[in-house]
Amino acid sequence: MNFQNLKLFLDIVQTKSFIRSAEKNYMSASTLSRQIQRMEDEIGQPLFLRDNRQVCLTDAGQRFLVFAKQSWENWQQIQRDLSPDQKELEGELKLFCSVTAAYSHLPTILEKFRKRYPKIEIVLSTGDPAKALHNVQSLQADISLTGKPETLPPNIAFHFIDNITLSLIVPRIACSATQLLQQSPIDWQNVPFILPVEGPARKRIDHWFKLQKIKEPKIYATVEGHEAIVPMVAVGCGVALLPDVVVQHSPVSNQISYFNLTLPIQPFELGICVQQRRLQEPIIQAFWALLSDLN
Ligand SMILES: CC(=O)[C@](C)(O)C(=O)O
Repeated sequence: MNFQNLKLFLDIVQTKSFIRSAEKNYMSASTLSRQIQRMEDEIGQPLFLRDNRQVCLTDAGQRFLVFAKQSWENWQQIQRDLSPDQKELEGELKLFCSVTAAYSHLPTILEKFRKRYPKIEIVLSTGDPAKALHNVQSLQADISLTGKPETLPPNIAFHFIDNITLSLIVPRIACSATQLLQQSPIDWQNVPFILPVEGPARKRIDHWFKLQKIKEPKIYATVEGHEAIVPMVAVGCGVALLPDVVVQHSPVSNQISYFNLTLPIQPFELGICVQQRRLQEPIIQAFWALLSDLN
């Protein structure tokens, strides 16, 4: 057993996918599978239950996970302690994300980073997540949290952190939108929608309109970012398809209802992006290395 194998095991647990872990480690899925097979042979028991769609830990895998996490952290710590050029990193890191991500996904990442690099100043700005990639490209941000676009620009490195599911939210109060949704069949063409201007969520919504055969949706308004859409739904302006995480963190989440969709809306991947060439810069490199330890 070597530390690199422990890391591969931890990556699979984190991404819940052999394919994604293989991509992340620049190897083929079959090579990764063989490495895990060898670990399982050494341990004498399977670590994962595999089927075509998902990867689950066995009981032995669960126990091994505790050991693997601890050993990997100890290994990282001793490497840092024994490193001859153990100068503490200093400087500034400009981060950009949505207001929601600043509540939901950023804190765990920043907590670890701050602990390890207390002298690096984090300069955080928040806004429309659709602008995240642009902000990294234009150097307004060093690093952004962003939904993965369908095609990632070749100069951008992307680290997956979570799958973002979306739901249809509707007002709780009686209004024209809720009336329309009570009819059967629903006349989707006339239901007023509040939409994000652009970005991965908007792409999923447009795709859903196509699947639902809504040629020209009735658009009440298009809005920058996602957060402001929730109160607009709450006061009865219309309905919206939004990332669940945005709704959960909204102060008016108790004033909206979820509406079950026959055709579900496709999730998108949330991750961290940075310009590939900037991964050589010490602070960015440190941030990136820490991401792969987040389990
Ligand atoms: C894209 C993104 O940052 C979120 C968390 O999904 C959002 O704010 O919508």
